[in-house]
Amino acid sequence: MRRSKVPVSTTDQRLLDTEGSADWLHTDPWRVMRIQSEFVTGFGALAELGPAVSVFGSARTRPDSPVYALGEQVGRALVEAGFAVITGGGPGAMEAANKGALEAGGTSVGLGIELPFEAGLNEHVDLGVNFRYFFARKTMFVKYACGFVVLPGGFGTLDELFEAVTLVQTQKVTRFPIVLLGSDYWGGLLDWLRGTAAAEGTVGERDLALLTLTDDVDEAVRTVVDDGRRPRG
Ligand SMILES: C/C(=C\CNc1ncnc2c1ncn2[C@@H]1O[C@H](COP(=O)(O)O)[C@@H](O)[C@H]1O)CO
Repeated sequence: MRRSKVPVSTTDQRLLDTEGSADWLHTDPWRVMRIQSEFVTGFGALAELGPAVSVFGSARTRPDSPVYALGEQVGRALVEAGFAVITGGGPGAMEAANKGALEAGGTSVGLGIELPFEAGLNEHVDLGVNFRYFFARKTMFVKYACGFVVLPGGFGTLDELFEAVTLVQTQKVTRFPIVLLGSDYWGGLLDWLRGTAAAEGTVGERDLALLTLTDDVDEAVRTVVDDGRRPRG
């Protein structure tokens, strides 16, 4: 750099001078280091997890609800089929799946997210990692799972579901079964995808087959096991 572009201080001065503003901590280059550290921490924590399935669902599901019981069942059944269970580590359906997994003697993983109203990881998580960034956390859900089981949920669950379908549709991931558990809840969405989106041509008919809808926990687990083995055509 020359003339007016020459900085008024050197990099070493900025490193060694202790006085001054801490604003730099909140700049994008510094954020990149934090983002990187989230990936390093996540990869390190999960590298030896073994076969796992990510289970999603509403943070608002109440412990006395049928969906909570379904979440417990699916957590338990996945462990009995040899999988670790990964959730968002929060309350509701996430907690239910972690509880089922833990009670069945399996590995119960919670990938928490920093939120303004965060309550911390639920008590049924035995391997937990906390993230600041949704996108780093979402990479872990896909990278360390061989399928998704999706319980009834809201925007967070829909985001996770549609990200997974998009990754499969665009072949960013292969052999990735996605099971929607609860036909009363998810049936309307599938009807809309078929009757409106596919009918308009914005979604391919073939891509609808990426989603399996069931009420049966055993079928959900079987789909994850069988689909994971089947070669993609
Ligand atoms: C709403 C409340 C707490 C939220 N706490 C969460 N902790 C961890 N993960 C969460 C939380 N909220 C959303 N998520 C992620 O999105 C999915 C659920 O979102 P939905 O909108 O509730 O469907 C879930 O799978 C998580 O990955 C206080 O009760």
